[in-house]
Amino acid sequence: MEDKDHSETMGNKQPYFTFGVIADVQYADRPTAPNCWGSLRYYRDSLTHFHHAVAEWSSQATVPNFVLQLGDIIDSSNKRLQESENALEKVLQVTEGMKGRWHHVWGNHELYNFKRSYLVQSKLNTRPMEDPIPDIERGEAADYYAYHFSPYPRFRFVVIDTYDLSSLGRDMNHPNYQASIAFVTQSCSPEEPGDSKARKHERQLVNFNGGVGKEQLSWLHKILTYADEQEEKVVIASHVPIHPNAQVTNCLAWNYSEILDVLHRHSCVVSYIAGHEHHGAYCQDSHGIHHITMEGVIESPPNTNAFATVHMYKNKMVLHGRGRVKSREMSFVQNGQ
Ligand SMILES: Nc1ccn([C@@H]2O[C@H](COP(=O)(O)O)[C@@H](O)[C@H]2O)c(=O)n1
Ligand SMILES: O=P(O)(O)OC[C@H](O)CO
Repeated sequence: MEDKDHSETMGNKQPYFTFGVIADVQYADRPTAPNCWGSLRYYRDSLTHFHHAVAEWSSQATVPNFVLQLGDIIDSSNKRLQESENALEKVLQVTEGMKGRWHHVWGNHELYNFKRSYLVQSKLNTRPMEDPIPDIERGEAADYYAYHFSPYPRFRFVVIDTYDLSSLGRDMNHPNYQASIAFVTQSCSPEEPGDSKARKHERQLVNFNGGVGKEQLSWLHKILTYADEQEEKVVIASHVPIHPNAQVTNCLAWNYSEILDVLHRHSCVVSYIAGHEHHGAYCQDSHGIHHITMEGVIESPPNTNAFATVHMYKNKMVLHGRGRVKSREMSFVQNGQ
């Protein structure tokens, strides 16, 4: 592979590649209103913000090679208003204003609006853009929405499904629905039978969060093993944060510690990017992984915004935030140093 980092050290700071990132557009054709926790949600302004983000990416000297859309592209209220398909059509039209590719993540609001079988057939399914790796197969019954792609030699992005374990979007007889019930029951059950005070307290086990099932974790482990062997750097993209310090309220994957354990077994992982927590957050964990939680477009007042352009280099990523998103430079401490 050509080592372009040479040009960086020579003062010509050309990134290897550039991508856009945006989360929680949560569009609905309804007036601004507070949510049940009191934060204002700007349902109509959100579409304008999305347009502005796409216009800015398109006009940049280097148009991003792709955009990570981190889920909740439309709001749950569309279901009640019987507007789910129209709202989806409107936001997808916005994405067509840009030449680069889009990689879509699924959040809880996709699952409030649509069944998984609908999403699979929709333009929100970007899994066909997977760069397959021979010998790494999914089980036949696997229907989690996860895939990986390599936008540049020695870099890989893995989209994971943090509602694989969830009561949302699945039929009650689906094995993962049953596994979800089992997971929640087990995690919340009394440690000693009959001792109701000894319940393990797992605040994150609520409907708007979800988790990653065993099969998907084992698939993820295989991809990351391959990436380690190839000396790749890996960015994971999903909807729900997995580090307690990368969220503010209670936006944490059900089995966040199991997911973190898988990532921590691999030196290739440099970053985990999520949405869901509209306040945004950031931390670097004990293994050097940069956990970036994007501010939500939906909670961005008029004349602000929340999106970013990220430049990727050999040993760092530089995130240029717009609106409520803070810019930051993040060095990689894993392989390649
Ligand atoms: N106790 C809480 C829990 C969550 N939030 C906020 O809700 C947002 C996620 O909910 P969605 O329905 O939009 O997915 C997120 O921004 C949390 O900060 C809260 O404020 N308080
Ligand atoms: O920051 P880390 O890498 O020690 O991970 C934190 C814990 O696993 C979360 O409870």
